[in-house]
Amino acid sequence: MIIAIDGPAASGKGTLGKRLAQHYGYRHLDTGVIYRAVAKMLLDQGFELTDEVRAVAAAMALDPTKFDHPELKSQRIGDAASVVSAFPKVRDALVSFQRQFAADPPGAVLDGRDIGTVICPDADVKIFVVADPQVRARRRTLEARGRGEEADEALVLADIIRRDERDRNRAAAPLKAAADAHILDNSNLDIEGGVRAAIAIVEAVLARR
Ligand SMILES: Nc1ncnc2c1ncn2[C@@H]1O[C@H](COP(=O)(O)OP(=O)(O)OP(=O)(O)O)[C@@H](O)[C@H]1O
Ligand SMILES: Nc1ccn([C@@H]2O[C@H](COP(=O)(O)O)[C@@H](O)[C@H]2O)c(=O)n1
Repeated sequence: MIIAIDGPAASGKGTLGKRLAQHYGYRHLDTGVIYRAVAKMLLDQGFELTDEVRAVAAAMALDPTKFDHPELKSQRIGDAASVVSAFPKVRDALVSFQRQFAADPPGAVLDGRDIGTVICPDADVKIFVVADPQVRARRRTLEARGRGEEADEALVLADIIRRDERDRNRAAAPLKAAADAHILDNSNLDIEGGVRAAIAIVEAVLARR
């Protein structure tokens, strides 16, 4: 079984993806990390984020053993990722890695922006997670402060809005809900409530089979 989770920045996709994977005994891939890793590679090598040729080369040299680098979580790298992810050739270079991950048994949960629309259009269950931008900014700010980082909530909100706009308006695989996705608004839910709502969606889909 493949569960596809998409949604805007900091909507809780990764948290939900991890919990659903634990619940069903599946593997989980946070695909945002892939684009973050490509952006970090480019910046580390001193290249411009607008250098498409270097960005494609970085995507082709992707090293999944580096996906847990703490710097990948930073706002700077998240913003950079949304620049390089707009290049269609960068996205093309990353498709087979994601599809292979999705296909391996026993099942997989992938979260990102284009999982239900492009990477796994035949996913068994598609969930599009949303939350009010202010709520997302608040959560992300608390998360950063919890790591001991300084975070200005207004700047975090501006970053989220800028990134969502870029992701929604790019030509290649823009952020959008698949026609057959279930919308889950977790603005007024805590993590446990969001997980329960998502499991209810998955179970309802399975029961209809
Ligand atoms: N329902 C919820 N209630 C409260 N906090 C939540 C909820 N869901 C997620 N969070 C918190 O919000 C923050 C963002 O969640 P998460 O990292 O899962 O979002 P994301 O959509 O994967 O982000 P990104 O777009 O950066 O990949 C985290 O601190 C997480 O613990
Ligand atoms: N399937 C995806 C996943 C991510 N992106 C881009 O990467 C940026 C960072 O993603 P996070 O989920 O870690 O916030 C994001 O803003 C997108 O530009 C993508 O294009 N497709």
